[in-house]
Amino acid sequence: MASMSVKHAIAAAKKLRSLQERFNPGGSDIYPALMGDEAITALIPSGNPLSVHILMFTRALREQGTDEQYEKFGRRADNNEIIGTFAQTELGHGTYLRGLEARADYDRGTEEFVLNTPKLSSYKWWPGGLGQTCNYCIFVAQLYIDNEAKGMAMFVVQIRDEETHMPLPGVHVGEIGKKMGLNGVNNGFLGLKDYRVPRLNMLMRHQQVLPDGRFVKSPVSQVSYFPMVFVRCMVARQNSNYLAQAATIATRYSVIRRQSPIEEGQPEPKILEHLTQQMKVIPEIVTAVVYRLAAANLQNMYNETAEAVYRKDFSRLPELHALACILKVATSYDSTYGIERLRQACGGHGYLTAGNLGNIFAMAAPACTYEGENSVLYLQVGKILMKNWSQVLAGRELMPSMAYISECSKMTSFPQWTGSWECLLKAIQYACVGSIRLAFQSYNARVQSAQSQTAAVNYSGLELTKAAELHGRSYVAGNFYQQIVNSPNKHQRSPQFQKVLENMLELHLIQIFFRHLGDILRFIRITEDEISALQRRLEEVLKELRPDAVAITDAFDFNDKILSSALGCYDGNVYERLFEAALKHPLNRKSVPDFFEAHLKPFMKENADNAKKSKL
Ligand SMILES: CCCCCCCCCCCCCCCCC/C=C/C(=O)SCCNC(=O)CCNC(=O)[C@H](O)C(C)(C)COP(=O)(O)OP(=O)(O)OC[C@H]1O[C@@H](n2cnc3c(N)ncnc32)[C@H](O)[C@@H]1OP(=O)(O)O
Ligand SMILES: Cc1cc2nc3c(=O)[nH]c(=O)nc-3n(C[C@H](O)[C@H](O)[C@H](O)COP(=O)(O)OP(=O)(O)OC[C@H]3O[C@@H](n4cnc5c(N)ncnc54)[C@H](O)[C@@H]3O)c2cc1C
Repeated sequence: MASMSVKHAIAAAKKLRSLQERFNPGGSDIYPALMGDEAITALIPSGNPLSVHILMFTRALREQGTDEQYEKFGRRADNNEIIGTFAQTELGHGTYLRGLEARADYDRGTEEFVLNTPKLSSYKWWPGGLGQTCNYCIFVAQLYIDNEAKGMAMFVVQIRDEETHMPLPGVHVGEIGKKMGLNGVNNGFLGLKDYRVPRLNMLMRHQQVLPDGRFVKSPVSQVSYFPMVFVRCMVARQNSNYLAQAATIATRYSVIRRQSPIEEGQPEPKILEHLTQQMKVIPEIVTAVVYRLAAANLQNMYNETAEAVYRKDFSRLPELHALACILKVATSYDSTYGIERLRQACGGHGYLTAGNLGNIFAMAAPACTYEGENSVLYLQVGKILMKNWSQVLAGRELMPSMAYISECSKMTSFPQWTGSWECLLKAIQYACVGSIRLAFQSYNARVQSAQSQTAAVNYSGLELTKAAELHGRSYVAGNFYQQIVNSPNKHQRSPQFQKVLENMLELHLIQIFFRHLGDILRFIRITEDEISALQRRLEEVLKELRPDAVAITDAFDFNDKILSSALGCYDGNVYERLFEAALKHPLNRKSVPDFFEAHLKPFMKENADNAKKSKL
């Protein structure tokens, strides 16, 4: 599996390289175009052992290294002459970066760094491709000068000989073992013992160690987190793709499979005629569209911020960090939930490997963990919301993506309920701001009672998480509303297409409303009649979108090779493909399985003999 994955990954990397040379060498907006061509995902269903090389190793060299360091290492990495990974997480630490144990001690006598993973828990553990594929890595370590800690730093470290691929002296490297998916990625471990690298192997665009050992601190320490921000942006796009693939499979199967008459005496309908099946499938189609649009927005913001950071303008980093966190969390949580819901919507056949829904789930699910575990990133956003609420109380302006918080904070009560899209969107935003206000009261009370900020964050964690989740909902729903209702290219859409988009907006807003009804009712008075009216609208819009479900998922444009699913094949020959897949199973090569003579027959015979004896 690993070698097949590497073979396909090399083909994908060659394609990426040619795209980059054609479009924008080294630019960041190449990836969505690449991922628009889902061959990457389909060709490598067990995961891409080069994705961290491409997404993090090459970018860290470009964004964290000096121009000279890029010339020495980055160009070769971009050209795939060397293959690297991003080795930050350790066996003992992943979230708490200040707790990382790997260390880099500066030796001014030789102008080198001595790299060590002092304990087993200090071993790098998880980096993609580290086990077998990579011969280099970005090694993230605590920098020490004269045994004084200076914070985290990144080092270019060669771990294998470029000719023989043998691990170099002082390097202990290997594969960490089987995972629930992505088993073609060879996530690895790495231990270093007194491993020396030249001073110029420390990436020094933002912070430097001078030959005499003087340390020049980064103007903004958070810029060292930038490689993670990029992948969080990519995860938002990638996981919306996974959900779109699963939605395509489940939709196509739901218009092939017939089961259970709706009216007595009537023929069995397509299962998508059942309202409850529509409620399982159609909202996931819409969620995939909603997140694909939000991820595209985020990607544009990343590109703008990356250019600004290159000009040493760090002003947009906090907003990008907040949005990258919230979208990475929301997309990975909702896509993972949605893919499982779609699997269940396909009955028993959804559980077959031939349906591919399990593998899509296994590809999507780890995104809730890597690049910052979701609950931790929610707390990150919760902290940022607390800072911004302090700004609101001080009458200061907020970052654009949080402007609605200022607006809602000025409302003494929620306006008359109308049930319009604007009303539904404002209700979600208003509930978010209400949650932020309550979280701030708890958090601030703790800080005022002399609790540290870290402790106050922990003890207010449930309210901070709720506020962060509702902020994510507000941002995503607001973005979708703008794209459908106020988009500058709205007039270029046919009336029919605009109507489909508006139906998707209606469904998304009502679905989010019902998902957070409890949170909303905490701050807004809504009558039973008003809620029942929304229930009717939900049923109505599902019915309206039913005829468009196949067309919308066809528009995702995944071919059969990408979907790799007997349930989602374009020609609809599900049963033939399921049976074809079944007959290919190794157990069907012989009529009598080997285990019959070896195990089953003796077992049954022994039981029969015992039964006879007991009768005597
Ligand atoms: C061949 C072709 C292939 C092409 C690709 C095609 C397919 C594309 C697929 C795309 C997706 C798939 C990718 C799969 C690969 C997965 C690779 C995975 C890699 C990893 O997992 S790398 C390791 C990730 N680890 C983490 O994310 C660690 C999480 N922890 C943290 O981020 C931090 O420890 C922390 C933030 C949780 C806590 O930090 P700390 O306690 O030290 O301090 P504070 O919380 O107080 O933060 C200090 C201030 O810094 C700000 N901050 C924090 N983070 C950032 C950031 N990232 N950017 C900017 N600012 C940041 C805080 O807000 C604080 O600010 P303040 O003003 O001081 O309050
Ligand atoms: C498929 C995959 C690929 C990966 N690829 C890479 C890679 O290429 N490079 C790399 O460096 N790493 C990689 N990682 C590692 C990944 O970044 C870490 O797993 C992630 O950062 C979480 O760290 P951890 O696993 O040590 O969990 P921990 O940090 O130990 O957290 C465990 C749990 O504790 C809780 N928790 C932790 N901190 C807090 C907190 N502050 N507040 C509240 N609760 C908390 C959360 O519930 C969390 O889930 C990968 C992981 C996976 C699964």
